[in-house]
Amino acid sequence: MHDKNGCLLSSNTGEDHRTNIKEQVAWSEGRPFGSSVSISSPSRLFVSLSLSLTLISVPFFLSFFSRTINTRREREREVQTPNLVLGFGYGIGVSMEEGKPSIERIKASNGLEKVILREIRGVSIEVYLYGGQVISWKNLSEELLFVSSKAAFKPPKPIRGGIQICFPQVGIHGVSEQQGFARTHLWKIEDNPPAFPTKTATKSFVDLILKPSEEELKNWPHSCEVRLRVALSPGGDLILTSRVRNTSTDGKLLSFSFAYLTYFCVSDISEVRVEGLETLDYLDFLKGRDNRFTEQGDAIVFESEVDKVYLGAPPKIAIIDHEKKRTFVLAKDGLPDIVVWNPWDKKAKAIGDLGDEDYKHMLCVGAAAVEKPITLKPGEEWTGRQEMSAVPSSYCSGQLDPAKVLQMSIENPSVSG
Ligand SMILES: O=P(O)(O)OC[C@H]1O[C@H](O)[C@H](O)[C@@H](O)[C@@H]1O
Repeated sequence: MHDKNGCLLSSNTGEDHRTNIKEQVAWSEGRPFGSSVSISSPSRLFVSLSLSLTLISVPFFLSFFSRTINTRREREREVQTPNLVLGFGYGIGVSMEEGKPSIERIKASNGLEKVILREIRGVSIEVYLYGGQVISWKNLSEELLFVSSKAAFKPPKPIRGGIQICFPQVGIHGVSEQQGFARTHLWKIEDNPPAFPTKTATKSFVDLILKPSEEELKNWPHSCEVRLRVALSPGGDLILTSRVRNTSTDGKLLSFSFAYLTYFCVSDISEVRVEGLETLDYLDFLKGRDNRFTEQGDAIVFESEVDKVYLGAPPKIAIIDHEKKRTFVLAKDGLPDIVVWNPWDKKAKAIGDLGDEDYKHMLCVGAAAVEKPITLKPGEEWTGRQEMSAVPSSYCSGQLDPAKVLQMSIENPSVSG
């Protein structure tokens, strides 16, 4: 179900909900509300017969429905696979009450497996094992990520929305498929990942791992392990940490590009401003891969199609939604660039899994390494991080001037995430 901005209200992506709504409508349409009926004698006999039948059948139906409901609940319980999960110590089936922290692994109605992390105050995230893709991020039960109303949840297609992991390639330039294969492959939950260099304070998380399949290695012959930790802070911040290790045994270098293509949900793209990218150099994919331009001094606004990569971006930028009075703060580490994409009206119509008007309610922005691919020697590991929070827009305009942010992060390294 989507709100008026096209953002998912429920991230069950689902058929279940739609079926329920249809059932409710059919039920209320079938009821003779307000009808006045005059009853003749034969009709009275008919009515009393019907009443008796109804009285006899009610207990039967009640027991039938209660059995159906119980069977359904049992089926739902079956798909909550045990032996998750890591951070937190909350295993499956523990504390599923509304508002209490929990972690569960379930099969969605579309047949794909997902992990749901919940914190207090309606804060939650949902991650699909397919693509290692975060598909929902809610704060106070409000959806913050955009998912297309036409998104296909059918492998091998990527899911249009949420946060796509683009690896080992970003965009169309490279030897792998467009945006790489990570978003169209099944990741696995990793119970005991190698220790992180710095300990994370956040306790609610899930660790995923992707190893290229035999099939993939034919197109892209590089041995590696790609890890992703998706973490949720009690305050609702979403933290993505990726690690890529070159596991080559024949001395081969591993070179790759990377992006967290994040579909932010916005009220109206014309009312959105991005701060922190002004004055930076950028590549404009609409004008050819290698053309370099310099952004003017003002914050970025949107009036037409945009497909850019800002180079050497500061550790924090802000996406300000004026209509919503909400600001997304995006902090990054290990990823020098920022991708910005909105297809606008014409391109949106040409994209099969995007609604014609969807472009108004989404903006893709994400930390990336595009201009200079990351190169690892055998045994080496790279770590990249993107941390996002949604705050009220009392955020000071101009606070994210790149020079000031850089200065702030030197004086206080914790602000750079
Ligand atoms: O349609 P997709 O493969 O998901 O790509 C969607 C968009 O993602 C990126 O931002 C690229 O720079 C764009 O060129 C591309 O159109």
